[in-house]
Amino acid sequence: MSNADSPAVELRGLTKRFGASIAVDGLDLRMERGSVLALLGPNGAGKTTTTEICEGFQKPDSGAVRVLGLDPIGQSELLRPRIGVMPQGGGAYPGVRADEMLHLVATCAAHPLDPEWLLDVLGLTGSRRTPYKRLSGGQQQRLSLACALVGRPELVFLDEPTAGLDPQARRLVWELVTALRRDGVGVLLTTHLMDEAEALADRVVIVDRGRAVADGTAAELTAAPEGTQELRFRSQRGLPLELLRAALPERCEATEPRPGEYLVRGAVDPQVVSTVTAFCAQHGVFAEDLRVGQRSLEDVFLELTGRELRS
Ligand SMILES: Nc1ncnc2c1ncn2[C@@H]1O[C@H](COP(=O)(O)OP(=O)(O)OP(=O)(O)O)[C@@H](O)[C@H]1O
Repeated sequence: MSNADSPAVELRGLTKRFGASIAVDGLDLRMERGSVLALLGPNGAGKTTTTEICEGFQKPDSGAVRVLGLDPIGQSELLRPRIGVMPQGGGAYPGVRADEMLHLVATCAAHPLDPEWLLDVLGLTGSRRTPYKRLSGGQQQRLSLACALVGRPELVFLDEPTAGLDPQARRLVWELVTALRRDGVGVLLTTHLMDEAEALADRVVIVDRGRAVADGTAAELTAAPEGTQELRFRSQRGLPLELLRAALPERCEATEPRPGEYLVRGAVDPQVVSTVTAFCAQHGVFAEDLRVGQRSLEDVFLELTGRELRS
């Protein structure tokens, strides 16, 4: 396969262990060029390890890795100028000023973007002379993003790019990712935020215990199985669901997946909606946020990866 035709990222059977624990467990993944792919997964699922292997910062134990058709370790000199990396938590020499750092990174690129323009776009002009250690967490995060983009990469790796950002800065990063995609730049991002994955990604891969457990567009992942609908509502915890079940048609199942959150799944029709609201009225409570239709990405995520906190 020629370099120009190869996918942005292709992983086959990727495996990485740290001592006795397995961080990435035979992961297969393919990301097309110019697309935005979100890796979603609980803490410790192996997202950062996978990203770092793609960037050439970690060596896999086994499996095949190609990024823009290149081996990230064996051909790192060819690959590095073509990718942008925003690591989790940033990181820089503490005394370096924001503009110095960005100009320094720009000098390593053959055709960099104008660092001053990037500082402006990312709202950092006012802090340009501030030493890195005195920038706020959100400013450090935005500077780190600027450094990832200044070399005009074809593919950008963003590891939790909006973690710790305020809503305005988060919106700015979303707009930037959308603009990158429009310009044909591929973006592989890891995130814990379902709305971020839903808003930005062409494809979402849910990773759990080092394996891909779901892969598709957000719409595909949230689509209900053929012939079934879902009705969700919030109300007082611990309503007597056995009474609701008795009133519902046979092909509907009622559960309380989280305290105070109710789910009716099956052949949901207007009559079922009426049964649910009548049941709530009998118990003197409202059926709040009642909605019929698709599952949210968070529902799918929790169903696949479980509701228990990982140690
Ligand atoms: N350098 C390392 N040494 C030992 N164990 C590691 C190392 N890096 C990662 N791990 C372990 O590998 C597993 C996967 O970690 P990784 O950071 O890739 O997960 P993640 O999905 O990015 O998690 P988070 O969402 O918390 O950032 C975890 O169990 C972690 O403790």
